[in-house]
Amino acid sequence: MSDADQLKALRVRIDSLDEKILELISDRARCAQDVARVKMASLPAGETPVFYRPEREAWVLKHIMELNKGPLDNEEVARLFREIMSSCLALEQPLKIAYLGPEGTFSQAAALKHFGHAVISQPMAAIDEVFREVAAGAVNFGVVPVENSTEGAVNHTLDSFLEHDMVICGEVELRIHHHLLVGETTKTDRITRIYSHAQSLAQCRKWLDAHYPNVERVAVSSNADAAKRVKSEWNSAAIAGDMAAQLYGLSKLAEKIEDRPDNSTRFLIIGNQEVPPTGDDKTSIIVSMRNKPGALHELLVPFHTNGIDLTRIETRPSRSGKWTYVFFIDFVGHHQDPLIKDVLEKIGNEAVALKVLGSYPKAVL
Ligand SMILES: C=C(O[C@@H]1C=C(C(=O)O)C=C[C@H]1O)C(=O)O
Repeated sequence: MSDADQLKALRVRIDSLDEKILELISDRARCAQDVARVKMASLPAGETPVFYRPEREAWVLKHIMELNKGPLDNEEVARLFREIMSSCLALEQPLKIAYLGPEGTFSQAAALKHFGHAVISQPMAAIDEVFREVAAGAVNFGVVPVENSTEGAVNHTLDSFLEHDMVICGEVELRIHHHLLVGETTKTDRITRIYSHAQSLAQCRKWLDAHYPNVERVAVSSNADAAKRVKSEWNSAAIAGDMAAQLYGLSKLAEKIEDRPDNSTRFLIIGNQEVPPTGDDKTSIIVSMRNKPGALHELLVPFHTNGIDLTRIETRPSRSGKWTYVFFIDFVGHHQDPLIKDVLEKIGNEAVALKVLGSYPKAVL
């Protein structure tokens, strides 16, 4: 067979496989519609059904990754199924998601990574607004950054948890790549100002010291805002990610300029919905202890003696008294697990206040 004939035969085969895939996806979508009908039917009058089930979605993605034999790698296959599930869920109910805007931020990228693209995503001007929008029921969920592997905690998010009653329903981790972006009219040899969010400027500090030591660094409210500004200024550049570059039509003067190649940010999904255990969960709590010597030790002992894996501990001023503090703690397990219940009870007995912010499936993607 000639090359042209081989190619033709392969394309015929791909067309026929696509037809089968389409048939299967449509079957799956009809199943999701049936699920919605069952959810509606089994509900007492007046109550709204819970369409989105993060614990089930985590299971589906893990199951697919276990079955996968290649040639596509696990992450790629999971990403495809993430989008299929997103479209199926949108048939049941399109989710409304608030994120820290404007459009083009890493928070939006995190929201789409977690929920897929078949959602209605709504940019908010500040982290606190994301919390308020979820609390008011104007959106189903919110996506907020909580920690960066280079720069540490996002304090605005931690403080917002002290002010709002919110359930953490999930987490998502995003590899953060920063680029130096310029517009069509930028004179690249005469840059006097570089705009970005303070976190991003900090994540690229060494690179900036080496390449633009004398250029003014201007912190603005988001990377997307930085990208927007350079469009109208011939002597400035922005540090932002791919989404912002595309959205504002900027080109990359330098790529992947973050100081640490593994630079990642962890985001939390906030909502009003308790998530049942999956067997591979994390829990986040806020605790305040009496202001006495050994208080932190006392708090940590029950975790240690029960062999519970702490993944993070953060301290913030409590806001209710000078020099009093609250601890934000993340650990492996679900608050309904008997062992975790026991530990929480022990801590609760010693603490001034203990609040479980939520138990949720560990990030799959
Ligand atoms: C279909 C369901 O509803 C939603 C859609 C899912 C899917 O497409 O697999 C999974 C969980 C839910 O978010 C379900 O609850 O099983």
